[in-house]
Amino acid sequence: MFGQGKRLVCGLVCEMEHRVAALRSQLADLGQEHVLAGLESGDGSQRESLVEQLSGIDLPLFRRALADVVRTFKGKQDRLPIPPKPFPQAKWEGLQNWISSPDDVPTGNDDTAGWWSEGLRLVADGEVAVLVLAGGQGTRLGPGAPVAKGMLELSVPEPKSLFQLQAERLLLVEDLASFVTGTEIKRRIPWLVMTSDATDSATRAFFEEKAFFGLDKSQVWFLKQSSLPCVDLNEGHAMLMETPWKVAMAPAGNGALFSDLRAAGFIKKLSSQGIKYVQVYAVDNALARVADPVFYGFVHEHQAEVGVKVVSKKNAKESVGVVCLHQEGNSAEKSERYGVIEYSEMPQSMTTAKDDSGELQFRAAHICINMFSVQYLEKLTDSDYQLEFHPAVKRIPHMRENSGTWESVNPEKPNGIKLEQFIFDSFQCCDSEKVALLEVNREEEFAPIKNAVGPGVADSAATATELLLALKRRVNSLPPKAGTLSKGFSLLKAYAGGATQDITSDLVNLSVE
Ligand SMILES: CC(=O)N[C@H]1[C@@H](OP(=O)(O)OP(=O)(O)OC[C@H]2O[C@@H](n3ccc(=O)[nH]c3=O)[C@H](O)[C@@H]2O)O[C@H](CO)[C@@H](O)[C@@H]1O
Repeated sequence: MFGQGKRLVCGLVCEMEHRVAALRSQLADLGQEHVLAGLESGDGSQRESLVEQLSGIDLPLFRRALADVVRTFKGKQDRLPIPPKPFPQAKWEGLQNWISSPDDVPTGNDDTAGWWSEGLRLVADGEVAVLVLAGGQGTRLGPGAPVAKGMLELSVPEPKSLFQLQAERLLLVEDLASFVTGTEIKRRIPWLVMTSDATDSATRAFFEEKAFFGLDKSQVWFLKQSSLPCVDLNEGHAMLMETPWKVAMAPAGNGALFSDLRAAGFIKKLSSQGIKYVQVYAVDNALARVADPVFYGFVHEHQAEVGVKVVSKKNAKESVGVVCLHQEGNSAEKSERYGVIEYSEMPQSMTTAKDDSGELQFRAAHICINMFSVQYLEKLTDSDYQLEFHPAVKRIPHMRENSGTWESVNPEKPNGIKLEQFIFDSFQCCDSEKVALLEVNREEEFAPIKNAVGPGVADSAATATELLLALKRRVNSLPPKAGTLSKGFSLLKAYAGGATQDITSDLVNLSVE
């Protein structure tokens, strides 16, 4: 008996030693062996947890990510071999604003009205889904912020979380589709919620606590995105340690969406359910039109694979990526591909460049509301195309081993790098004629929350609340419509105005003729 127990312990120890040896050689190959230092001092469970964590890291992916980032630091010219061109003026003028007045929408006379009805038909036929990018850590919001940005409450005027506002809009679109088509919709709109290690458990618990905001539990599909180790800024880019037994990790950027969707089997699931389009949006935009029928209809009518909402950039300093055209090939066979230059990577000369009319040359701002056809998602993830990794330079508190003792480092300045893929790099894989841009009204669709509230600070919960309340006031002041359209119009107003309590409760009393 005793002998068997001894053999078992020996077996476990030997297995652990084997795993450590295998990891040591893989890590040494990457110049990252230092992450095993904690094994010298940890107790059994600490050592085990470090080995467990390291075994779960996708080291080949880490190697590729690091190589991309090193190349970026070596010289930006590698990334942009031919300078990108601004989105052309002629095309810009052809972009459409929609719903400047919600009065336009149900009349059925112009493009917008057509897209609106077509979009609602797609909703009613169960051909659409929507996905919220909610894996970001929201560190810019400061220490008092919730773990997941979607849990952030705005006073509009009653307190509502971003997730709740979004769920309400989703429910309104379902009601609208059913109202307009006069039938029950074929399928509740699937709402894919992309979380990360940093936000997953808090987000799931929040949805449970709020009873899924009145949605069907089965229509919410959680997807936890992948994470990668953070590295320091110095040459060599050593992985940073959160504790002696834990590598500091960060979500791998919103572009991780594609491979993670595929790995979770969600692309197959979408396709097998007959879903054609997925609208993807950032969680931190208080005015995002969730499951926007106009956007579905617009992309469908243009037979596009990728749809991109843009607004005109406010000023040169605004922290937004801009849509541009990347030129490829030689002079004989030149082709152009849509892309986005992120604000953090845009050279000053391009940021401030003006055209002949005095407008910013690069001003088609990407607001992180995009559409992908499911066919395109299949094509992209079946291909060899790999989204590039970008360095996100951040302040990363960590622990460091110094002659056998561990000390905490709380840097004041950015000291580390998070390795991130960007969602918009997927546009470059799409033929340019299959990409459709829709210009939308910033006051109606773009209220980003990026920074902690403070005097004169842009893009905070306070500025977003103001924008939401201003839109509500505007939409609520529109004269009521009598007759058949009254209910549809009220639903529409509630949707356009951010699902106000007062309008939605009024709906109960509205009769449809
Ligand atoms: C890469 C990207 O899209 N950049 C856009 C983002 O910038 P910005 O720098 O604000 O990008 P964020 O890091 O806030 O990410 C945008 C969205 O992606 C989510 N997220 C981020 C990282 C991650 O690993 N996982 C994840 O889900 C965030 O939760 C957020 O919903 O919004 C701006 C508009 O406000 C755009 O002009 C930028 O072009």
